[in-house]
Amino acid sequence: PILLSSSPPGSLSDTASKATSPSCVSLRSPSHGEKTSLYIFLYIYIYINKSGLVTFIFLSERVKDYIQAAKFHMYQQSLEMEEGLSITFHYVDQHVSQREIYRSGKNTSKCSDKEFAITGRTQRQKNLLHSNVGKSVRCILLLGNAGMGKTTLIKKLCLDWSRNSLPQFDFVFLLDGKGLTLTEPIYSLQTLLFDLSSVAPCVDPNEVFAQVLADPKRVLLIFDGFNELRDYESLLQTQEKDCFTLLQKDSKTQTFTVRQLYSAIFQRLLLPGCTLLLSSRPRGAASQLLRRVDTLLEVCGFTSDSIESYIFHYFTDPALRASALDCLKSSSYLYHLCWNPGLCRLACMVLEQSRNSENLPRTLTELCHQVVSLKIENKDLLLQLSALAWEGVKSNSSTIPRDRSLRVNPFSCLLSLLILYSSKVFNLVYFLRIVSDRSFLQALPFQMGTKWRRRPKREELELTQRIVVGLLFHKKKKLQLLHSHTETVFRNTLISRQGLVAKHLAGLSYSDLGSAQVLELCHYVYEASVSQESKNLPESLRFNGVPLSPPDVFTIKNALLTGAAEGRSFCLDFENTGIQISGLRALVSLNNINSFRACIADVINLWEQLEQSGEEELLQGAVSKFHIQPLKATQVCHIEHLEKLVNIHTNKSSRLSDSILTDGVPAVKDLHKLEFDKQKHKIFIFLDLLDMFDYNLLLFSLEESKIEDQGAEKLASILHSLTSLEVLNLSQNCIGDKGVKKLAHALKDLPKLHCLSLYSNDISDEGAESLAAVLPHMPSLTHLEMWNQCIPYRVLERLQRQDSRILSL
Ligand SMILES: Nc1ncnc2c1ncn2[C@@H]1O[C@H](COP(=O)(O)OP(=O)(O)OP(=O)(O)O)[C@@H](O)[C@H]1O
Repeated sequence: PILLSSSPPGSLSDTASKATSPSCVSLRSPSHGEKTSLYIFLYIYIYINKSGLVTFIFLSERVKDYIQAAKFHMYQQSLEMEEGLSITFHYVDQHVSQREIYRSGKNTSKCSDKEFAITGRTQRQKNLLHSNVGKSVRCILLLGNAGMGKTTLIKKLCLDWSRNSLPQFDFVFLLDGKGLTLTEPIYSLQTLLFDLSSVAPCVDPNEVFAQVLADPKRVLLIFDGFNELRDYESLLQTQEKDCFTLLQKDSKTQTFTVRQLYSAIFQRLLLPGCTLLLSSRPRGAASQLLRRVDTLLEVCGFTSDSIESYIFHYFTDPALRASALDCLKSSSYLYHLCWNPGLCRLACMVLEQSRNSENLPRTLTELCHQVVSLKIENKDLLLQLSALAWEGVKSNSSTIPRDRSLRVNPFSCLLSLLILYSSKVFNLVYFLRIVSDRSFLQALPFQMGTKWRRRPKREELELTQRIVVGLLFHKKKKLQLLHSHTETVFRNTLISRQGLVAKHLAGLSYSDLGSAQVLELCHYVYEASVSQESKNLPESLRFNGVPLSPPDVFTIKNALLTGAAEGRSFCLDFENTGIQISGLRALVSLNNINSFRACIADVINLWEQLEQSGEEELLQGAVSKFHIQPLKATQVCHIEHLEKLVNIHTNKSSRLSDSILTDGVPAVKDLHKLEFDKQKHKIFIFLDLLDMFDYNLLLFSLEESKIEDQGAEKLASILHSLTSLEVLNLSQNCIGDKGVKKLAHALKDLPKLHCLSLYSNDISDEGAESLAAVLPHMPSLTHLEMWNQCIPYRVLERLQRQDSRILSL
């Protein structure tokens, strides 16, 4: 009933995600008449119901009464977004988009973070949702960085269920990912659901539980916050045999740990057929969960409309509202930070106090600092919180321990802030006051000799480091609250640590930094507001595969402007970053950009916007500086985008004025290397496109795309136009003798071809002979790879003796 396609992760660019993902819709409650993507996924069962797959089970009056009580309880629990903010009044719709899950080879347990942050290098398999409809496994993973609104979205969902908006579920159980910290083996599935989840107290849990077991398809189980956990592998591995048998035999025995129960639920031993919704931050744990997940969603953050809407509801006084919005808009970085709803909330707290845009925070550090200063005046408490927060960062947890003697209750309104960003300030406070120079240095980013390059850094740690650097260079006067030293000791500590940081950053070797680290560095430099020269910044700034948020784009721009002031210019790569078109425009419009690459569809979109607004000079620059060489098309959408670009180049379809395109699109003319692999869809469109590259193409690679004989014949018919071709790779394509014979005939028309690969096709001795027969007509060829199981070894050996350019396995 619902056809879903998805945009590739990371290349979740504006256009790509909108064009390919009908699921990218506004997240309103269904009662508003529009279904959200999350709702769309959850509604699939309704469609299945209609086709009669679900048998109806009648509920007893007592169970019905319980469901009503549970809904009422859930309603009350979900009303408050956080202390003082009601969900019915302050909630703002957020976009949620679907991302694609890539699986690496057969061993999907090896899923790494890179696989949904896209690298395009690993073997992948498309995993469209519609292929899963009807299967018993239904598991949705909701991703979003800290503060992006996952918990809030889940609350909204629970609220909607309590108002009967999700009629396909009789039961919704909300469990906390942090429940895994409970290690005693004293739970059963029943106690997990009725004691540990947020449901109403149940008078007769046995009867209700029996109903839950009888029809798990009508159960939605939500696990919020899988950020804190380690050892996911054991959670997802098969249970020990004894435990397995016991769990299946009697799910009421109270001898299991929470981990065992969660594990059995994920592995569908318990409540098979129920719908699972998990939420997690993208870095770390989420990648390991991918193996059990069939749908991956991501909260997209606030747009400028959502920010306005948030302000509108936050400030009820119209005058205050208008001035808050004006102040926010005039404070560029703060405005960009509001893309994150949690930070938007912090910004509003500050805006409430400050009517003057001069005093508004200019950096993330200043924002967090101002919030802390507003909320905590007691230095002792601050110190205790700092120590706790730092402990949390070290132990990979952002939760404030519950059993602490520390009285945090009066500050419960601050807990959510602590768990979000302000905790980073507390960490720093701890740093400023206690930690030795050595530990301080160890906490700085980019420690040489560690594995930081390979592993994506935890968001928690990265933000801590960012703010550690930021606060050190913060205005000294403003740090009064954060220290208890004498003035002299404080000043000396500060100066010495500023020196350590500056030396550390200046000593970094940029060639050792990956794309994510270069971005981190841009943030450090911005937060610290140190006049870090850009001399170390590489001329070619590649962010490929690193998701770029609006605040990221802002700091990159800041770094590029510093470079401009020093007369430096840069080449930029924003492919697979999800950069917004407005961000792309802001960056490529700078004077010191030599060239750039980004999602083709986004760039075309940008061109059209510039054309419409009559910004001819900018358009000219955006057309001439754009390049796509070399192009590796790894997804169907890449081909569609390329087709669009080639059509503009050949003037077949374009809304751009002719004056801009008199010589076609330079990016197409300069494309010499084209690779396309592991996608058999759209292959013929792709081959048609080849015709238009005339004499420019030097390398053409079409691997593992199942083009078969038909594709080979098509290719053979256009090879004559690729007269510059030097390398042709057609390996692993199921081409048989018929196809290879046609190819062999056409290969003679490629005077410059020196490398031809046809290995692992279905060529037998007959096809091999025909290839060998054309070799004398191909003097430029130096290598031919054609081995496969169908060619008898003795035949291959004989052909190799005849012509040494035929390589052996
Ligand atoms: N859609 C929204 N409308 C209004 N405010 C929101 C929305 N989403 C989030 N917020 C605000 O941002 C704060 C943080 O959101 P939330 O706790 O849901 O983030 P999260 O993604 O679950 O973060 P974490 O990963 O740290 O748990 C909320 O307390 C709320 O004030």
